[in-house]
This record gives sequence, structure tokens and C-alpha cells, in this order.
Amino acid sequence: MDGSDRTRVQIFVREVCLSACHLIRSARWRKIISLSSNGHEMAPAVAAAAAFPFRLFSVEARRNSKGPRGKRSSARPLKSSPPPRPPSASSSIGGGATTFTRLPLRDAPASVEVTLERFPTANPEPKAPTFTSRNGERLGDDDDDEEEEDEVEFGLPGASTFARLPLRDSPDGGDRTIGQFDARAAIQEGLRSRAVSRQMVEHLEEEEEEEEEEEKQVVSRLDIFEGTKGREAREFLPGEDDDDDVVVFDPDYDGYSDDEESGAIAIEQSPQGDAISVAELEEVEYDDDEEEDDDAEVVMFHSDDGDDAEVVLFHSDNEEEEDVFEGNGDDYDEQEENGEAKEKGVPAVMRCFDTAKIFARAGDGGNGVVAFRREKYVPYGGPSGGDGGRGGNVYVEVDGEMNSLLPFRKSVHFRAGRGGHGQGKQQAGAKGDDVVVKVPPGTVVRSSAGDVDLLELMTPGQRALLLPGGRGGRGNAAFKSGTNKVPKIAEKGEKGPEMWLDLELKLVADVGIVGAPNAGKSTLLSVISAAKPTIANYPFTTLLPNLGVVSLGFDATMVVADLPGLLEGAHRGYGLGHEFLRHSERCSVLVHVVDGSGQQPEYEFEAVRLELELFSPSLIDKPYIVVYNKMDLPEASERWNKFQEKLHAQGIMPYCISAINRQGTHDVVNAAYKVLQKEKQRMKDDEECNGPENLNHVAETIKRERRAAMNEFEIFHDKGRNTWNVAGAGIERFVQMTNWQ
Ligand SMILES: Nc1nc2c(ncn2[C@@H]2O[C@H](COP(=O)(O)OP(=O)(O)OP(=O)(O)O)[C@@H](O)[C@H]2O)c(=O)[nH]1
Ligand SMILES: [Mg+2]
Repeated sequence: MDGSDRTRVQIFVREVCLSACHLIRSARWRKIISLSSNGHEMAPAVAAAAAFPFRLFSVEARRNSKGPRGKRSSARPLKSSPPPRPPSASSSIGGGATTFTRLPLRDAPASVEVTLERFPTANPEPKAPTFTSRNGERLGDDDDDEEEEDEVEFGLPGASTFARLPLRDSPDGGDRTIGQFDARAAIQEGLRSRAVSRQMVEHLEEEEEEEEEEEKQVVSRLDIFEGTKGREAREFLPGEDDDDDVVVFDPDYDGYSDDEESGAIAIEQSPQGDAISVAELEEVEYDDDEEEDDDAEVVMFHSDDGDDAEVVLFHSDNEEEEDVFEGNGDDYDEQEENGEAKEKGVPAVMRCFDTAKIFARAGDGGNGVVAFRREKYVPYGGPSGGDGGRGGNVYVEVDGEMNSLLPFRKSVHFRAGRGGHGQGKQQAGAKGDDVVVKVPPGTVVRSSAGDVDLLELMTPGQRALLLPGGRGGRGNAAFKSGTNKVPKIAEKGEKGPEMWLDLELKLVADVGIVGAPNAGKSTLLSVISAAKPTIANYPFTTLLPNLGVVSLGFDATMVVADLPGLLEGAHRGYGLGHEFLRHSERCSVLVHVVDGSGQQPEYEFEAVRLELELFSPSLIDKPYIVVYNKMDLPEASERWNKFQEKLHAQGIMPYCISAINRQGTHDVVNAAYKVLQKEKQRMKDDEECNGPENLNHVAETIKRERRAAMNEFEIFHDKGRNTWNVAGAGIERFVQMTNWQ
């Protein structure tokens, strides 16, 4: 292989993302060559990205107005290469962060500048560029390819590099290859390089197979360099010394050389003349599961003038990373809307998918049409335009098999189909397809806009019509009248209503055990049911509610939930309380566990009651029993009398138990069960009085609004713009459905 071609790398613009991913994933430049040449689809494969201490932190895409390739960047000397992004922009990304770039394919730019940068090191100032071979000779003058291939060290910590990538469909067409790290990389042009690249690919494909076998390697340093056999990475095992391989950069060297090594030099230098690519690695994982990692976030920026487009994909490895791009970003990350942002930083164990945000939209009605009957021997056949079909409805249905709102992380938008348009011969359009949003039992549906509770769906099979589809527009046949026998008007379909909805899953348990942290709630649940919650002598052992089934007899069972401990201020989000207080709303009966060994058990009890009340006044109205725990401890039994007296004064009969010894727990279970039965009976009576719950009330409200009379409107004057506004549901609907053309 000709040494002069060793610097040429094929990167198709469309595959920049993929290349970047592999660049970082594999820690071997050469992989880029092979993958992009193979024309793989772009994939945000970012596995093991953090292991590699280089990052591709931005792609700036600019339309190339210059056109022909004659003056393209690849022929430019290094010094005239575009300047790197200011360090300030990149330094905000913490170590371990990896950024990827995805180019917008539709408005693909004509050229792309890729910035590669090393992770911030202890010495962020770029060092004086140095670049020589290990023998002290300038690399460009060195004729011994074989030697260098093994020994040349590319760069210094803190250096950065650039690459200019031409557009695949750029006017200059032909050569899609580009020097990867600098303009000069592509000094040698033409078919020869492509042939070389192809060879490299073949060569590397072989090597890749070998590589797959090694799962994980620990190296202390990774040097990446070019050689006649393609790009190579040399790993230095911990302790391995390579001092004799120091390469010093000669700043006077201009890079224009017919020498075989010129390409290699170009690669090794950034526009500032910095050398690159000594990678300090703690641990490099070679993970070939490229499709697996989807954790990257995509942020897109499009400037108004359309000349600059910047699209950046973040690897979300590092929580501290910040936006480092400028741009007029209109797009935003939808996941953030879906509560994702909230969960950042929450330990995985606490991520229970019990809230979600979704968008629902009923289908628009189909348009009515203007048509006239035309038939032989039937002159003046009359209007025959059919009505549009009704838009699809949005239903919410309880699916007993679901137990979390996890599916709504992936699917956020629920749009019913639009009604078909009417047709001639008085044919009405088809109805739009309905959409059914399936939710687990215990889901509360709320409108995001007004934070209004819309629905509470408890039992499997319940189905509520949430958003009714828009009415189909009437065709001209419907407008026929004695005075207008040839109506040439038809209505447009009515727009389907839409709204953002907050879904919240509340635990469905009969009895909820509440109390301060470490009171012994989990212990109580563990002794009265078969549940095995974690019990430990520190606060907030329980992070997620635990459920247990307590059976008192053949068909007498109740579901008991052990909730995370409540702190003062829980209603404002202190401790874990806020996250889980809502679960206690779903319980019919509460069991307050009070830690008898605490300093002031009665104060503790009051504090928990107060938190419940502050969170939701409905909680305080629930029937409850009070359980004084840890009676086996002397300090608890000492305080019991005082506690009991205080509660008696309030008309409360507390129970004392020693959960750990199973003393008194049976009484507690019986008492809770009795209270529960009473409560259930009361709820049943309520339901009988009020009749079954009407679940379609949301849709009915919307329909009622739609029926608003046309003449119910308000007129007000906007002084600023000197306009008169007419506002009213009926008239707005009329305007929307009228075909003004
Ligand atoms: N001596 C004694 N210790 C008990 C009793 N009940 C619970 N404990 C101890 O109290 C500590 C806390 O118990 P947990 O059941 O984890 O308390 P919790 O209320 O669930 O605590 P969080 O989940 O952190 O809110 C554990 O070390 C238990 O062994 C009891 O009746 N007597
Ligand atoms: Mg617990």
C-alpha cells in the first residue's frame, strides 16, 4: 500500500454520525473507514463511547458556495484550516461526555466541518506543537514507513483536530472522500486513494473479526497512528513505557510535500498545528453491540437564514454536560416534555413509571362536497354532494394487564383518524378511525392545561370517551332548500379537539401504612402478609411502595401497601414523600405507624397527619387507625401511657404493637379490616345514590361547547391594534367550518 494514501479516509456526509459513533466506540480510526465505505445506515450507536477520551463535539455545516473541488479544503495548508470552536464552548462538557453529530439529510449542507477534541485534561492549554519521529527526524523526511507505523505518536493531550467533509451530492460530485482530520489529508487525490481505501476496508474487515473476540481490554494509553497498513491504534498496557517514541512537531514544516508522509502529518495536526491523539485510557471496552445504545439525546438547531445548520447529538453519559451550541433552536427535545427531564438524576430503582404526559387529538371531520347529479335523461339532477365522515374519537380504556405507564414513554401522541370526505351521489365520507388509549387500573387523567382532574379509571374494562371526533362537514345536498335549489356551498369538516393530558397512576390498595421514616412500616407489612419488603435500621429504606395481601379468612383479604416514610415538608417534596403521597390517596384506610422509641411519638404522629393534610385534604378524611410500634423497647413502653392519653383526648384509640415480635399485630389487622369493610359499604351506598359514574363527561362538555349558539358571542375592542374582536365558541366553529374559497 502506498504510504502517501494512508491519510485518506472516506467519510460520506450521510454517515458522519455513524462514523463518529464508531470512531468513539471503537477507539480506532480505521473503523470509520470500513464502516462508512460499507455504506451502513446511520445509527446512533454509541455504546462504550465514554471509554474513549476523544469526542466529536460538533459538526458545523455550511453551504459551500465555492463549488468545484479544485480549491477545496483538502488542498489547503493546515494553517488556513478553519479555527476550532472556542475552548469555552467545549470545556463545559465534563470528562466522559461524548457528543455525536447527526446531519439533517433533507437540507444537507455542501460541506461539513467536524471538530474532534480530546477530553479536557489536567492541562487544558494546548501544548506547544511538537511533531517528530522517534529518531528526531522530521516525519515527512522519514522514508522508513514500517518503522513509523509502529512508532509514531500522534499528538498531545489537549489538542484538537478538524476535518472538512464534502457533501455527498455536492456539485463537484466525484470524490466523496476527504481527509479526515485536516484539509491536507486529501492532497493525494483520485482513484488511487479509493483503491487504497478499499484495500483498507478489506484489511480491516479481517481485523474486525479478530477484535470481536476480545471483549474488554485494560490499557493505560492508546496511541492512534497512520501507517501503510491503515490506521492503527497501539495500546500501552499499564506500566509499559514508550518514552523513546517521543514525536516532536516542527512548526516550520508546511505540510506541502510530495513525501509519502505528508498525509500522515496532516492528520496529526490540528489547524493550530497541534498534534493529536494520544489517548489516555483507563479502560477500553470493545462492545460490538452497536444498535443497543439509544440513550443519546438529539438536539437540533437550524438558523433562520438556513445557511447554517447545527445538529448535535449528545451522549447522555454525563449528567453535568451542558449545551455548548449556539443556534436558533426551535426544535426541542420531546422527551423532556414527557417527564424525562424530571427523572434525570433519580436512581433507577426509584423510577417507577407512574406519571406520563400524552397528547390526544380527535380526528377532524371530513369535508362535505359540492356535486350535482349528472345523468342521461335527468336534466337538472340537483345537488348531490355527500357529507364528510365524522372524525375518529379518542377513548381511554382500563387494561387490567397493564401495571405501569411505561408504554407512554415511547408513544406520546394519540391521534384519531380524520373522517373521509363526502362524495358525489350523496355518498357520505367514512368515519375516522378511533383511537383507544389503554391505561392501567388506578390511572387518573388530568388536563395539562388547567391541571383539572378529568377521569379516574379504576376497574379493568372501564372505557371513557375522552375526545369526540369532529363532525363531518355537510355536502351541498344538505343545503338544498326551497329558495336555493342549486346550492354551491359545502361545509368543511369540524376540527377535532386536542389536548395534552397528564396521566398519573395511583396505587390501588385497600390499606396504606404511613408514618415517619424508620417507624417500622415495612416490618409491620412483613409480619401481617407474605410480602418481603426490605427492612433496615435507617430512614428511607423503602423507596417504592410495597404491596402485600393480608388474608384473614377464606374470602377475607385486603391489599396493604407499605409506603415510603414521610418527613416534615413531604408535601413540598422533602424526602420521598411527595413522590408517593399520592399513592395514599388511593387507599381506603390508612394505618399510621408511630415509632414509640422516638423522642416525641405524639409529635411525630401529628407531623405525619399534617403532611397528609397539606398534600391533600381528602387524605385526612380517610378512616385511619393509629399503631404505636416498638413496644418491646423500654423507652417506647415508657412513653406509651402519655401517648395513649393524648390520643384518647382527641378521641382516637391507638393500638400498641411490637412488630418485630409480632405482638399485637393481629388486633391491628382485624381493626383495619373492620374499618375497611365499613368504608367499602359507605362507598357502595354513595354509588347507589349517585348512580354509576359517568365517564364520558369530558366528551359531553366538549360536545356541549360545540353546540353553543352562533349568536352567543362577545365583542371587544383591542385598542392597541384598533381592531374589534368577536369571540364565541359557536361563531368560531362556524368560521372554521366555512369554506371561504
Ligand atoms: N425493637 C424493635 N425494632 C423494630 C420494630 N419494628 C421495626 N423495628 C426496627 O426498626 C427499623 C426500621 O424498620 P423498617 O420496617 O425498615 O422501618 P420503615 O418504617 O419501613 O422505614 P422506612 O422504609 O425507611 O421508612 C428496623 O431496624 C427494624 O428492625 C419493633 O417492633 N421493635
Ligand atoms: Mg420501609
